[in-house]
Amino acid sequence: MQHFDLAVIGSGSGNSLIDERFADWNVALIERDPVFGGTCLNRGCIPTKMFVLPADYAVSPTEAERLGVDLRYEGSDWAAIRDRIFGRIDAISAGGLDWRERSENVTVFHGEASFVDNRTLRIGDEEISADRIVIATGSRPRRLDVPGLEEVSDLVFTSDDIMRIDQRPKRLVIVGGGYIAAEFAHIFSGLGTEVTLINRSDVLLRSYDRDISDQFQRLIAGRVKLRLNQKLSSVEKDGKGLIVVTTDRNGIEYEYFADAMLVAVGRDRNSEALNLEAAGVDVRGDGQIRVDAQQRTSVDGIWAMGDVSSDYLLKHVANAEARTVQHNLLYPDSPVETDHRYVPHAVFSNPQIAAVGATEQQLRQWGTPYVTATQRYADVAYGWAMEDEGHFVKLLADPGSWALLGAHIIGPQASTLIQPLIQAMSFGQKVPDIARGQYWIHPALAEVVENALLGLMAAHQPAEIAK
Ligand SMILES: Cc1cc2nc3c(=O)[nH]c(=O)nc-3n(C[C@H](O)[C@H](O)[C@H](O)COP(=O)(O)OP(=O)(O)OC[C@H]3O[C@@H](n4cnc5c(N)ncnc54)[C@H](O)[C@@H]3O)c2cc1C
Ligand SMILES: NC(=O)c1ccc[n+]([C@@H]2O[C@H](COP(=O)([O-])OP(=O)(O)OC[C@H]3O[C@@H](n4cnc5c(N)ncnc54)[C@H](O)[C@@H]3O)[C@@H](O)[C@H]2O)c1
Repeated sequence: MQHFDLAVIGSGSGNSLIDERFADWNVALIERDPVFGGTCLNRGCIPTKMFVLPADYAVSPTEAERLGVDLRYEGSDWAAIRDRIFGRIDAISAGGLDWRERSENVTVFHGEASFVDNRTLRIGDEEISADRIVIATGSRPRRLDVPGLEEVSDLVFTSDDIMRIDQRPKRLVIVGGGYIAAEFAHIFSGLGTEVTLINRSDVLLRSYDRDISDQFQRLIAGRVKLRLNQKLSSVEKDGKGLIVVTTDRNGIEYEYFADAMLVAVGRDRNSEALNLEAAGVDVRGDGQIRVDAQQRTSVDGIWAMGDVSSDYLLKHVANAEARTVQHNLLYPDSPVETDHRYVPHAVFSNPQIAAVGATEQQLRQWGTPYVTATQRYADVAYGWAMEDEGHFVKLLADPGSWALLGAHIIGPQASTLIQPLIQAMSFGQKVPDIARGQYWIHPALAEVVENALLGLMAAHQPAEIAK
């Protein structure tokens, strides 16, 4: 049996922790997917955002019209966009595998890893042992359990495969109301597909501040048919080969006809194939591996990171956790912890959304005192230039300490505009310092953030600031 200093299961964020500092470690890297590099690169963050941008261009005539510019969207070449995107991604993935396979100290195993005991892994017919094991096995699209699904499986897609389809569907039904539903609703409707989004609850993007999700719903409803509070009861094919999606709302049945259906109802963690019982690794009922802040599992010498163990299914969090594991492997006598205090997140739909910290609903629920201000894009100089409609920044702060408690943005460049607020929260900067302790370039769009901060202060000025 081959023995290693370190075995890493999963070639996504797990792969990136094996840097040059491990040059004198004998490392095994195990990947079960024929495609190397994990979700973000191959079927997640990166290709989706590469599709979002063409969709942004396709919807831009509406915005240009407000400015007196006559643009026309005359269609797009789906196959060309797809081939351009995956032409880059597939090459990066293949190059990454090739590079790893040529590394002197890393052996790549192709196959599914499962534990035999707390230091031994089985991969197919082979067994290997390692002094330390990192589980970075990620997550996969959750399956939908609905009668008839087997018979229409050729028309049913997830985020794993819809980006590679041959033809953009004329009509698409999206099931779900989270990140993936919101991003693909924009991609497909932007490029010209008639999209119907079916959600079982009455709120889209329910983890976001309610003002933000309500506004997202209002704006996206102009481009996508929203069907809320509807539960799928069955799917079938009609005589013309279309998928017929039947739903139920308060006992009333509805039918939708489409060329394809995208299932976006959440993700399940990849832990069951690992035979964790054999190693004694503690796992929650939903498959999330339990870790502490140092990314240690319940078993000494076994770490977990990324989607399989994190509370956040986000690449920047998986990367941060990978850095923690990396440090703790290299310097076991001075371990560090992952900082999960201010995890930001963004939805790359149109409108775009970004947020960090608490929502107003959470603060109310926790009984935390707060003050709030909302600044419309339309009321700052760059927003005038854009003739903006409907986008805003909402801030929440502690009225005593002036610490920011939450920041929520809906509108163009939201994911970029929010960065100084993430920084302020992470480094403990206070509202008056962020607002007035630095220059804000005039008349940049970032003034919408500056004005939101000033709005907080103006509306809720404590005595010491009023002086
Ligand atoms: C459509 C989509 C869009 C997204 N967009 C964003 C975004 O814009 N921003 C963002 O921050 N996040 C985004 N995410 C989330 C992000 O992709 C994930 O959080 C991140 O990729 C998780 O990385 P990971 O290393 O934990 O897992 P992965 O990258 O999934 O890697 C796990 C690897 O382990 C392999 N594996 C699993 N089990 C085994 C086993 N038993 N043996 C061997 N190998 C195994 C898998 O095949 C996989 O390659 C998106 C996700 C999706 C699906
Ligand atoms: N921009 C980003 O950072 C980004 C983009 C895409 C995905 N992601 C990550 O991937 C994760 C998965 O995305 P997602 O959109 O699949 O999940 P999600 O958790 O964001 O949303 C799932 C949605 O499906 C609905 N749902 C769940 N079960 C259902 C059922 N049986 N029938 C009908 N509806 C059902 C839920 O009500 C919810 O609206 C996200 O949580 C996010 O962390 C991030």
